[in-house]
Amino acid sequence: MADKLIIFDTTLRDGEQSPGASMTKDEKLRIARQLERLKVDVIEAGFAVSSNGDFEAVQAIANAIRESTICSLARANDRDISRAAQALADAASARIHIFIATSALHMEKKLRMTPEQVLEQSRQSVRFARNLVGDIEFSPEDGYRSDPDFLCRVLEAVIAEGATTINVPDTVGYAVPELYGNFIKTLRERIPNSDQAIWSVHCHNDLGMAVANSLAGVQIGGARQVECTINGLGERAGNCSLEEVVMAVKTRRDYFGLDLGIDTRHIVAASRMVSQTTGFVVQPNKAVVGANAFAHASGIHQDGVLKARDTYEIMRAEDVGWSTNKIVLGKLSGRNAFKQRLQELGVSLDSETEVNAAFTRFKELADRKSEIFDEDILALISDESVSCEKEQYGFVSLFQQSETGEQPRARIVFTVHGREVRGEARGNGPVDASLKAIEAHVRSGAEMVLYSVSAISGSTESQGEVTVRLQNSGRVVNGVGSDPDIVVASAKAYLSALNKLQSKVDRVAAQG
Ligand SMILES: CC(=O)SCCNC(=O)CCNC(=O)[C@H](O)C(C)(C)COP(=O)(O)OP(=O)(O)OC[C@H]1O[C@@H](n2cnc3c(N)ncnc32)[C@H](O)[C@@H]1OP(=O)(O)O
Ligand SMILES: CC(C)C(=O)C(=O)O
Repeated sequence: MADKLIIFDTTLRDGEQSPGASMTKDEKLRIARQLERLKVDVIEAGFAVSSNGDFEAVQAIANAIRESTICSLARANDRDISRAAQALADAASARIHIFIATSALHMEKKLRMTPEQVLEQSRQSVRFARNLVGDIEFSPEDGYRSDPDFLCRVLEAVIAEGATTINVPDTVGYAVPELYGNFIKTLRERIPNSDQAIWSVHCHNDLGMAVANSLAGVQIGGARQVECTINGLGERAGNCSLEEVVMAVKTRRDYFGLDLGIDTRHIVAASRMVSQTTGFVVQPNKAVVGANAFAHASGIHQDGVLKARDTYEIMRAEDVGWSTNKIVLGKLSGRNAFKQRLQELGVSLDSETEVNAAFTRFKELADRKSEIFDEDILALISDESVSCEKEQYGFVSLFQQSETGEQPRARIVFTVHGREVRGEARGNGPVDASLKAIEAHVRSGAEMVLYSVSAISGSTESQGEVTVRLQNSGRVVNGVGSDPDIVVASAKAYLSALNKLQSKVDRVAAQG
C-alpha cells in the first residue's frame, strides 16, 4: 500500500494572518465544516491564546467537527499550551502545535534567548503538552534558515519528549525546491529518532515557490504531511495552496506514489467560501480554482477539447467541483466550437452557408466584445441578416454625434439591393436621428408602434437587443437587431423591420 500524505489545513490560523482576512467565530466554523467535507486530515483552527474570540472559535470547531483532527497553535510556554488544551478539550481528535524560533537571527534579535535556552524551552514545552494531549506537533520557526547542527539537537530532543509530528517551516519563503527537499532529507538522516515522528512541511510563498518547495519536501525529503491553505491564503504572500498541492499529488500519482484522504470534489466550494468570507478575490488564472482553470478560449484548443478533453486538460473539472469545463467563445474561437455551441443551444441552421454567415457575424462581434455569451449567439442567429435570403436593406455603418445642449445628428450608410446609399438627419436623440437618417432615404411612411431595448446579458459589456414594430397599410412587422452599440442595434432593427415590410409587399404582389 502507498504511503498516505496528511493534509494539514491552516486557513483558519496562518490564513487568517493575512492582513484583512480576519474571520469571526461563525465564519471559521462554517469553513471548518467545509474542510471536514473536504476530508482534510488536520484543521488548524486558530491560536487559542491570541484572543477570547479565537479561543471560542477553536473551541466551537473542536466541539462541532468529528472527522478531522482539530489543532491549536501555541508558543513554547505553559500558558499558551494550557489555553490550547482547554479549547480542544471536547475535540474527537486534538493536536497542539508548539512552535519556537531556532534560527540565529530570530533567537538573538526576536526572542532574545540563547540557543541553549531555546533548546531547553522546546524540551520543557513538549513535555508539558504531552501531559495534556497525546498528539503534539513541534515547529522550529524559521527552521529552514536555522543552523542544521543546532536544529538536529532541538528536533531530536523534542521527539524524545514525545512530539509526534515534526514540521520544518520555511517561515519567510526563502527556500528553493531542491535545497529544501535535501534539507529535510538531511535532518531525517542525521536525527537518530527521526522515524518516531511524521515529518511535515510548511512553506510560504514569498518567492512564489511554496507549492514547489512543499512537493520537494515530500518527494526528496520524505515528508508525509503538508501544511497548506485554501487559495494559498496566509501571512504576506501566503502559504502553499491546498488545491494545488493536492491536485499535483493526485494528478501525478505516477510520480509521487502517495494516497490522499481528500474528497477533491469539494475544493471549488471551499475556495469560493474562503474567498467570499475574506473578500480575497481568486485570480481567474489561479490553478485549479480560478475561473479560467478549465476554460478554453482559442479555436485550436477548443477543437481539441471537443474531440478529446485530455488533449488540453490534465485534470477533470468535475473532480475538483466545477460542473464542467468551459468553452469560452471569443475572437480566437473556431468554427467547430461555434457549431458545437449552436448545437448545445438547440439551434440548427439549414445549410453550411448559413452556418458560415452566422460564423462571420460572430467573428465580427467578437472583434468588438471580449466574451460572447449564449444570449449573444441567439441574438446573432435571430438577427435576420444571418439569413441568406436576398434582403432589400442591409446595414453598413453609422456615425452619430450627441452632445449636451446640441441636437443629435446621425449619418448612416446602408445598402439597397446591394448598392450603398447614405442618409443624414437630426433627431431628438441619437436613435431618433439614426432612424430618421434611414427614413430620409427610404421614405417608407411606416409608423413605429413599438421600440424596446434590452441588454442580452447582465453587464454593460453585453449586446443590446432592440425590437422595432412598424405598421404600414394595415401590415405590422417586428424587426430585431443586436449590437454592443444600442444605436447601431436600433438601426439594424429598423432596417430588419423594413425588409419584412418589403417582403410582405413582394409576397402580396407575387400572389397577384
Ligand atoms: C510564524 C508564525 O506564523 S507564528 C504565529 C504568528 N501569529 C500571531 O502572532 C497571531 C496571534 N498573536 C497574538 O495574538 C499575540 O502576538 C500574542 C497574544 C500571541 C502575544 O501577544 P503579546 O503577549 O502582547 O506579545 P507580542 O505579540 O507583542 O510579542 C510576542 C512575545 O512572544 C515571544 N515569543 C514569540 N514567539 C515565541 C514562541 N514561539 N515561544 C515563546 N515565546 C515567543 C516574543 O519574544 C515576545 O516576547 P516579549 O513580550 O517578552 O518580548
Ligand atoms: C508556526 C509556524 C509553523 C509558522 O506558521 C511559520 O513558521 O510560518
